[in-house]
Amino acid sequence: MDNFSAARGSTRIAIVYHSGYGHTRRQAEAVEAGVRDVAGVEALLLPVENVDQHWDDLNSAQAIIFGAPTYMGAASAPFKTFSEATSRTVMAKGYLWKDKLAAGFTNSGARSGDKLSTLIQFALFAAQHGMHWINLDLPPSNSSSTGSEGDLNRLGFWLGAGAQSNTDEGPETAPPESDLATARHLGKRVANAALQFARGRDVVSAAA
Ligand SMILES: Cc1cc2nc3c(=O)[nH]c(=O)nc-3n(C[C@H](O)[C@H](O)[C@H](O)COP(=O)(O)O)c2cc1C
Repeated sequence: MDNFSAARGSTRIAIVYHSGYGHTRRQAEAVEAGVRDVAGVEALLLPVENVDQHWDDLNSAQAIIFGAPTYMGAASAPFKTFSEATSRTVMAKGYLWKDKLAAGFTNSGARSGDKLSTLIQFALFAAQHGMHWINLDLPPSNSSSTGSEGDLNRLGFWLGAGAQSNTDEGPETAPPESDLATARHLGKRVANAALQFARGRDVVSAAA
C-alpha cells in the first residue's frame, strides 16, 4: 500500500525503514506481513527515501515501527537523516507523535554486529517523541544444546527484532527464515498492542 486509505476508523501502522542492499527490506516486508495478520489494522511500508510525501500518513498512524541496517555500529545514515528531519517536521509542530506506539528492527552482517546499539537508538528516538516502546516479547533462543539457527529470536534480543544476513548472500536468501519469522512476530505484536490502545482510548474518552 502506498498510502493509508482515506477512510478513518482502522488502526494504522507505518513501517519506516532504510535498506542499502535489500536485506533489511526483506525484514521490513516480514514485519508488514505480521501486521497484516491482524484483522482491523492497515499497514504502510515506507522507505525513508519516500518519507517527504508521507508525513501526514505518519502523523495519522497509531504506531510507527522503525527499521534500518546496522552500519558502523549504528542505524544507517539515511535513517539518521530521517530521524533528524522529525525534529523540524514532527516535534516543532507540537510533538505530533506523542503517545503513539513505537517498535524497531535491525539487520546486519555479524550475529551481534552491535545491533543492540541500533535498537537502543530507535528506543531513545521514540522516547524523545513521547512514544510508547513495544518490545519483542520472545524468549532468547539458540542458547542451549537443544537450540538451533532455526529458532525464533535465534539472535537473542529483547528490545526489538534482530536479523543477520551473511555478507556473501543477496537478499533473496538472507536474512534466513527464522529471522523473518521473528520480524513477523514483532509486526503482529505491535498490531495487537495498537488495537488494544486504540480501543482502550475510545473507552476512556467515552467515559470522560
Ligand atoms: C557501511 C557499512 C557498515 C557496516 N557496518 C556493520 C556493522 O557495524 N555490523 C555488522 O554486523 N555489519 C555491518 N555491515 C554489514 C551490513 O549490516 C549487512 O550487509 C546488512 O545485511 C546490510 O543490509 P541492507 O542490505 O539492508 O543494507 C555494514 C555494511 C556497510 C555497507
